[in-house]
This record gives sequence, C-alpha cells and structure tokens, in this order.
Amino acid sequence: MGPEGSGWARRKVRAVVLCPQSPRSPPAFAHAPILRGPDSGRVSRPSWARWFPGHPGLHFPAGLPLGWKALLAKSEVISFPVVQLHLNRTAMRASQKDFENAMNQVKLLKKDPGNEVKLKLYSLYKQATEGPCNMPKPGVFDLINKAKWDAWNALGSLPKETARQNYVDLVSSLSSSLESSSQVEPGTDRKSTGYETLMVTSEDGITKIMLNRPTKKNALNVEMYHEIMHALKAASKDDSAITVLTGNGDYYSSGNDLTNFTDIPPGGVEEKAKNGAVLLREFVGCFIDFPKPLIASGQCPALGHLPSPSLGYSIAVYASDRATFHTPFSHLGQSPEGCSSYTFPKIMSPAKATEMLVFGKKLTAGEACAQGLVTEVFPDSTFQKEVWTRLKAFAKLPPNAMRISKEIIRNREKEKLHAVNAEECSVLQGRWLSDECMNAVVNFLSRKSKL
Ligand SMILES: CCCCCC/C=C/C(=O)SCCNC(=O)CCNC(=O)[C@H](O)C(C)(C)COP(=O)(O)OP(=O)(O)OC[C@H]1O[C@@H](n2cnc3c(N)ncnc32)[C@H](O)[C@@H]1OP(=O)(O)O
Repeated sequence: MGPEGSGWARRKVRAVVLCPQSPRSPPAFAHAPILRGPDSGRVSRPSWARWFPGHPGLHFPAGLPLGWKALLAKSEVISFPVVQLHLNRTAMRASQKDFENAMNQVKLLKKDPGNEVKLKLYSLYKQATEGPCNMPKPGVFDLINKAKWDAWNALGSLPKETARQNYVDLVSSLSSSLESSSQVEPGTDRKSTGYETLMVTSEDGITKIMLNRPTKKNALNVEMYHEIMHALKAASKDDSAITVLTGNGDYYSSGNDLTNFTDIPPGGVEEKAKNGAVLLREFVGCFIDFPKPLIASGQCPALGHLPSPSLGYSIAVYASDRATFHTPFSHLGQSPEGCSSYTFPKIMSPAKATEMLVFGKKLTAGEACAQGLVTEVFPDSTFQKEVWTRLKAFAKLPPNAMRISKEIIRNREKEKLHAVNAEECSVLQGRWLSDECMNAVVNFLSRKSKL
C-alpha cells in the first residue's frame, strides 16, 4: 500500500494531548524501514513505507518552500489521528533491548502509520543512535530528505536516552492503536485478488478491474501503474469476453499520484523523470495493445490522465450524469499524455480538444458525450443497473468476433498511437523537470492550492 493514511497537510495540531503510554512489555516496534539508509532516501522497507514529508507538530526552520510554514504549528505535543504522545514527559529509561524490540515491532506493522508518525520515528531513531542532527541540510526540492532533516534537526540537543525512550513509547502507543483500528479500505480483499491497489474480479465473461484507493481518490501510485498493467495483461489472456475498468469510491481516478514526485532516486530528479517516462510509456502501451473490448465505466468524476487512455482507446465509455472529465495538464505544468494529443482532436475537434487539453476545461458527462468522448450517459440512480445489463449482454457475444472486430477497427492506428505515446512521454519527461511542474506539485502537497 502507498502512503495511504497520512492526510498530513490538513491535520490540525492540537494543543495538548496526553497519551496514556502503554506499559506493554516488551514495548513494541521501531522504524527500521525508514531508519536504514535514511540519508540516501533509498531504503529497503515494507510497501507502506513510501512516504513523503509533513509534520505539523514539529518545529520547522525558516525557508521552507511555498507556504509549508502555514502548515506548521508550534507545539511541544505531537498529534495525529490514532496516536497522541506528549514528548516532554519525564522519560523512563528504555533499555537498548526495549529499543531493539521496538525497531523489530515496526516491521510488523500491517498498516501505514502515516507520514507524520514515520517522520517522528525516523527523527527519534536518529537522535537516539547518533545524537543531534549532523547531516548537511538537503536542497529545497529534495522533499523527502528535507522533511527528514527538519524532523531530526527539530529535536535539537534532546539527550539520546530520552529520544530512545520517546521512540519506544511512540511505537508502543502506535502498536495498540493501529492494531485496534480497522481502517481498511472498503471492499479490499487482497487475498482474493492478490492486488494491493485494485480489485479484480471475473464473472459472467466479464473481467472487472476496479481501482481501489478510494481514500486517495484512486490516484495512481507507482504500484497501481504496475498492477493495472499486470491486470490488463492477465485479462487479455483470461477466458473473459470483455474487460471493464472502473473506480471504487467517489472518484473514478484523480490521475497521477502527485506524491510519486517525492520519491527521488539516487540519480536525482533527472533519473526520476526518466523512470517516469519509461513507466508511462509502458502503461499507455498496454492500453494501446489491449486486444479485447475495454469498457470504461465511470459513475464519478475522472481527473488527470486516466481519462486519456480510457476515453481514447476504450471501445465504449459509460458515464453517470454526475461524472465529469478533466485533464488539468497545464495547471500542473505538464502536457497531454495517453495519446490524448492525437485521439482527442480526432474524436472531438481540434478546438474543443484544445479547450480540454490546453486550458484544462472540465467537461460534464453530457458535454463529453456530445463531443464523442463518451458513449452513453445514464442517470446516476440507475447507472449500475443500466450499464451492467449492457455489459452482460455484450459478454455473451462471440468473443473472437469481438476481438477481431476491435483489431480491425484499431490496428491501422496502432503504430501511430505508439509513436504518439513515445513523443508525449519524451515531452513530459522535460516538463517534470520544469519549475512550473515542480511548483504545482509542491503547491498540491502543501495544500496551499488545489485544483
Ligand atoms: C508515471 C507518471 C505519469 C504521469 C502522467 C501525467 C499525469 C498527469 C496527471 O494525472 S495530471 C492530474 C493529477 N491529479 C491532480 O492534480 C488531482 C489532485 N487532487 C485534487 O485536486 C483533489 O484531491 C480532488 C479534486 C481529486 C479531490 O478533492 P477532495 O474531494 O477535496 O479530496 P481531497 O483533496 O481531500 O483528497 C483526498 C485524499 O486523496 C489525496 N489525493 C487526491 N488526489 C491525489 C493525487 N492526484 N495525488 C496524490 N494524492 C491525492 C489527497 O491528498 C487526500 O489525501 P489525504 O487525506 O490528505 O492524505
């Protein structure tokens, strides 16, 4: 799972909250995932441990980018949804063994404790093992390492023993509260699907691929990109006749997960942009090559780049009358992808496509249908019933005939689409390195502005 549980930017820092510290013995866990190799930002860790900065309860120094300061509050108390811990209470003495137990316990955490907690764990671990912050201050755009540095530096000259005790206490509190919470995303049955970010089912000749990060509006994190590709490849070979792509929750998708931009590899932002372009090209390529009828079924707003392949290549797009379609590429300092620079002007008209792709005009389902992007619009109240009646009927048609018909309709365009995809990805690679893009992403992450 990605960084699901944080909500850091919105969280309010409460003034004083005393957490009854559990005297559980041995005091649970530590944060090995973040702790090993933290300075490089590249660590071996559980899947939930991809994280990004944001700790409203710590002191952050001046010079933070783009209004991060507005997110911060001066309090000696750390506060987060499930665990609250007063840091300055008189420390009991945690032994080295307690500390090691706590570190091990963190590895067993099933749920992502959220970025604030992870930053706190990181800083306490560093303080406990190395003393006051001794790292050079990272650059302003090195978001993750900067947040880690801030968190550690904020501990000032806190004695190692106190940091160790605070770490053990925090892990212990976390352990009890996370174990007792049941914040699993609705509808997720990982065992039956084998996917972390999707729910994939196959029934009545229909394979349904449902994006399943509703708490993140189905934003596509790196894992989801890979899982969608995997699910499409599997669906292309299974015995279903058609494939349906849909989303769980109140957004079909909110596009690229903007926290993807914060996980900077050792090669820096250039490497990040290059990897992103490779991933996107492969991802869109899977849609271009998908051999069976692919139906996009959206009851809710679709934002960002999933609409592009969905609208551009699906054999049919069904939308409820409350769905909207929005590709705010320019707002984010980015440029069209998913072959939308080619398919949208063809489907709509160059002028209408420009409004959507360049000016980021949001279309209602009715408008998108009138423009030819959407096949049919249904009232929200009867959407599921109407769509599934159609899907079930389609799935009874001879599968090979459908596949061959799709092939003959689309194959002439395939080469062109792959070329457009390559070009769009290359342009985007440059855009991701631009100040315009970086500022837009930081703005979103800092919640100073929202689309
Ligand atoms: C390999 C890389 C390929 C990249 C290709 C190029 C792709 C381009 C695009 O996709 S452009 C579009 C990018 N998407 C956005 O800009 C959308 C950003 N999100 C929003 O504007 C809003 O969240 C919203 C309008 C979708 C919904 O608003 P609201 O109803 O007020 O909900 P919240 O904002 O509170 O969101 C809930 C929760 O979800 C997190 N979240 C939503 N969208 C994204 C996202 N795109 N990336 C990361 N996280 C997202 C949001 O932060 C909240 O999380 P929290 O509860 O705070 O932890």
